[in-house]
Amino acid sequence: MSSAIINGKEIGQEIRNSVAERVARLKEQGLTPGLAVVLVGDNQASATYVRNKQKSCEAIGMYSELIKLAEETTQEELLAQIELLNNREDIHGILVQLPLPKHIDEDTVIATIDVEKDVDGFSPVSVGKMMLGQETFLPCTPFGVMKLLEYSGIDISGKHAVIVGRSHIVGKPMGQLLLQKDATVTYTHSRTPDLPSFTKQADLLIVAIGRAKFITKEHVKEGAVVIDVGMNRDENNKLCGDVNYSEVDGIASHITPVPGGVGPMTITMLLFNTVQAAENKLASKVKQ
Ligand SMILES: Nc1nc2c(c(=O)[nH]1)N[C@@H](CN(C=O)c1ccc(C(=O)N[C@@H](CCC(=O)O)C(=O)O)cc1)CN2
Repeated sequence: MSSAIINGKEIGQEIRNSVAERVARLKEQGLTPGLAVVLVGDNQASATYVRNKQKSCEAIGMYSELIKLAEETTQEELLAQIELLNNREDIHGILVQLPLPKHIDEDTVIATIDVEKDVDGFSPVSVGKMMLGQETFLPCTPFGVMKLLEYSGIDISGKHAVIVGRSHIVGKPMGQLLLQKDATVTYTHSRTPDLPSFTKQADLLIVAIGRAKFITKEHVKEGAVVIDVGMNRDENNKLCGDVNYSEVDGIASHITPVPGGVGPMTITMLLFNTVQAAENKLASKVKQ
């Protein structure tokens, strides 16, 4: 029997509909949520993601602005742009599309974004708050995975979650969010010896290692929930995940497809965070 598909497009749309209602309520109160997207250089994939983010904002009535900078932009020029956006009343969320060109230090740039507008949840203050379980913007991809699990009725408490990958934007925060929901979490990565001995123990297997079709049937326990965060091109230039879907299908109880699984949730949670930032702003104005 095939595994149940966790459909990120459908779940994402349901969440976007409720975000759209929140946007409409804010507009009635004279505030249009605004997102600034900063794109540096000519990375084609980044340009596509940014376009999709802008279209998604417009579809739910939010304002979005693209700040497109040349590849040779200096770090100082980029930081100056962010300071301008930090001070703008009409901009509630700021995101700098990653990766940045090599001559720019990502950590410095991200740390410059006002934490109240850090809708990617990447700044050191946002990450620290997340670690402490305090209210903050959660990074969109792991936040989206948590929503996929919630909407699919998958219990996390007491489950063994194995994360494959330890990036700052997915693997590390993913484990933290699952831990907060009482999962037992194991982190694995490219230097983990005998990976299948770990992944085979997973009730919940989250894969974000960035290698096409890397996870095969030998890695997966019967009945596991498999979440594929990967986004790669296969030998035929076709979009594929980090999981070999056809091998794992039927072994996993549930699985996310690529495309149409985690990807759409990343943009959905960006919209969610931006509307939250605008609501926070309105609430702070009312208090004054
Ligand atoms: N500042 C950020 N930079 C990057 C992030 C991020 O969250 N913030 N994440 C990734 C890229 N990304 C968003 O920026 C992203 C990747 C993929 C998708 C998506 O919807 N994928 C679709 C397939 C799209 C296609 O056909 O090419 C899917 O999986 O169905 C959305 C967002 C790195 N940079």
